[in-house]
Amino acid sequence: MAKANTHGSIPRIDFAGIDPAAGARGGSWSTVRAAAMDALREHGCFEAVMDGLIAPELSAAVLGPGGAVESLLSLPVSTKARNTSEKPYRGYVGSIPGLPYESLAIVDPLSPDAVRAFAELMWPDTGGNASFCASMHAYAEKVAVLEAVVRRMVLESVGATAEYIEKNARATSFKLRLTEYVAPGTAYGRVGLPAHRDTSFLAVLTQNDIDGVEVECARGDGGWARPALAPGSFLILAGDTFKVLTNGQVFNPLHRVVMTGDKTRYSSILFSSPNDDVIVRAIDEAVDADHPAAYKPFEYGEYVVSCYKPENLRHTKKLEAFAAVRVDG
Ligand SMILES: O=C(O)CCC(=O)C(=O)O
Ligand SMILES: [Fe+2]
Repeated sequence: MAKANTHGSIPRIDFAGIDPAAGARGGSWSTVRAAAMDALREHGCFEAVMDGLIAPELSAAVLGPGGAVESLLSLPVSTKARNTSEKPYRGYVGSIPGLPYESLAIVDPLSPDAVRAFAELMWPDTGGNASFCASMHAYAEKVAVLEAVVRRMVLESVGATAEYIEKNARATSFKLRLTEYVAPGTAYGRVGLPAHRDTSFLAVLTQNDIDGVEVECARGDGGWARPALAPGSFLILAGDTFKVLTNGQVFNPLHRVVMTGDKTRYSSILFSSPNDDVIVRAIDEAVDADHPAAYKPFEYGEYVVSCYKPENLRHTKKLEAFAAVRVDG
């Protein structure tokens, strides 16, 4: 049973007026950047409102009743299990005793070919599923716009050069995780996904109209928040590697899913991460005599492999255990 101390709250930040193409030349960029960075320092997460980023029809086609995510998760387990990867957590996860969680991953969802290859595995008889591909790819592209804005804002805030930001963009990979949480049919909370921190840079989460995700606020001191994600809004969560890049300025919050009620929850999360061969280290501008590097450099792919070893899976301070120079949370 999950603890019921969901009294925390996280900021809601309006991205109205942000022009991704204009960046810092645009009107409200520096104000929104400051708010986003404050939230990521304090909580490692926030709710972003970006009305108009995703048309309501596209949202409905992806996460609405009978939409792309529901039709994918409704396939037989034997079909979904074809979504495999030699890397951990990049394929089908489900059928775990006691956990109402089932999930698939599209690696490289910004590539129409990758989405098509995924759909051909899932719907081989029809040569893929053209409407699934069209809506999933369009959706991933829109969510990626917001992800890129937030990533850029953070890197600018910690003093990264334009050259670094370019290089970071070229060495970033994406994964789209589509998940179903079966409703427990009771008012009592049932864990849908145990508390963990993400290994990624950022996660941008959307859902159908059922809440469930909970995040630990104020770097662990503020209880759990259970944000009610309004239409047009996104939960932004920072992961371990963003904490390393910013030398601890951005926090990597614990989060979990707790289900109640009798409606199935669907979520979509776009994760951004370094390419596997990238050496993750703090950017130079985030390190000085007063703020020595808190983590030893490591290869991202090796870190992920270590995180998903059975003995480490439930460890909630994986980054500290793997790479901390000094252990201070
Ligand atoms: O589906 C959700 O709401 C959260 C899932 C999550 O945290 C994850 O897949 O890392
Ligand atoms: Fe997560």
